[in-house]
Amino acid sequence: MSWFTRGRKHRPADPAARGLVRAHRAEVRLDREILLPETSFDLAAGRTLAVTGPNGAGKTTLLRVLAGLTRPTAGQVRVGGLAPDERSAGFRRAVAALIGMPALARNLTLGEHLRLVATSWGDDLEQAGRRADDLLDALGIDRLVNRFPHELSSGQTQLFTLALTLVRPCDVLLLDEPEQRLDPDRLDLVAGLLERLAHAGTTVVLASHSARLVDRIADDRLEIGTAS
Ligand SMILES: Nc1ncnc2c1ncn2[C@@H]1O[C@H](COP(=O)(O)OP(=O)(O)OP(=O)(O)O)[C@@H](O)[C@H]1O
Repeated sequence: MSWFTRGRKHRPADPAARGLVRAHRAEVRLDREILLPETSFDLAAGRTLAVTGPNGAGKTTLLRVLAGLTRPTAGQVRVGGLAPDERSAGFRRAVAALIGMPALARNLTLGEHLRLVATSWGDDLEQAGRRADDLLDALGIDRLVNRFPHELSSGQTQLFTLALTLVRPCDVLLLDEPEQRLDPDRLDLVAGLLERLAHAGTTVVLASHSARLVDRIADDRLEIGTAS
């Protein structure tokens, strides 16, 4: 069993099970501004959906809606049958998201951040330490375990925030442009990790401008319309 499934239950991929993540005519408007044009999709458990489209098309807004950070002003969204709601413990348990920069503590090292999050989701200290080490290793930043967040390059920060998102269990993973600031080798490491998560049953929705990443990992694609 590999690091990301060890000791955790994951929903097995079932191509016949439709609709773990669904949007039906979901839209976000703010006054006259359209942040997300009307969008519908139906993503089965264990599949990876790549959301593409030009700058300003609404990709981040769609992820924010799925994460419960923004309410759709029209239409309906369901994740595991639940309306996205950050205040719901069941929803928080099901969904992990990396949308923008997460809050980081200046006085905690990378290893301490990862162990803190892993233990907060049920690992004991030994499991949390192993999981943190394995993740940092898989992302090629294991030698940075004792650094502080402000001592990282921008690409290293991107890898670390991915690790921080992946160190907790989830059924659904939402990622906004995980390729940002990564060189081709590190992008391949991230693609490999996401493939392994998908094979273990995690459902992934990612917004991306990287054809390399999308071609490698996407089962399904959703193109959001042209920016206004
Ligand atoms: N808080 C806000 N108030 C008003 N308009 C907003 C707000 N946030 C986003 N928008 C607008 O909503 C639209 C969609 O933005 P969004 O960030 O979802 O696009 P995106 O597809 O993720 O773009 P990019 O590829 O540049 O990251 C854009 O036109 C943006 O200017």
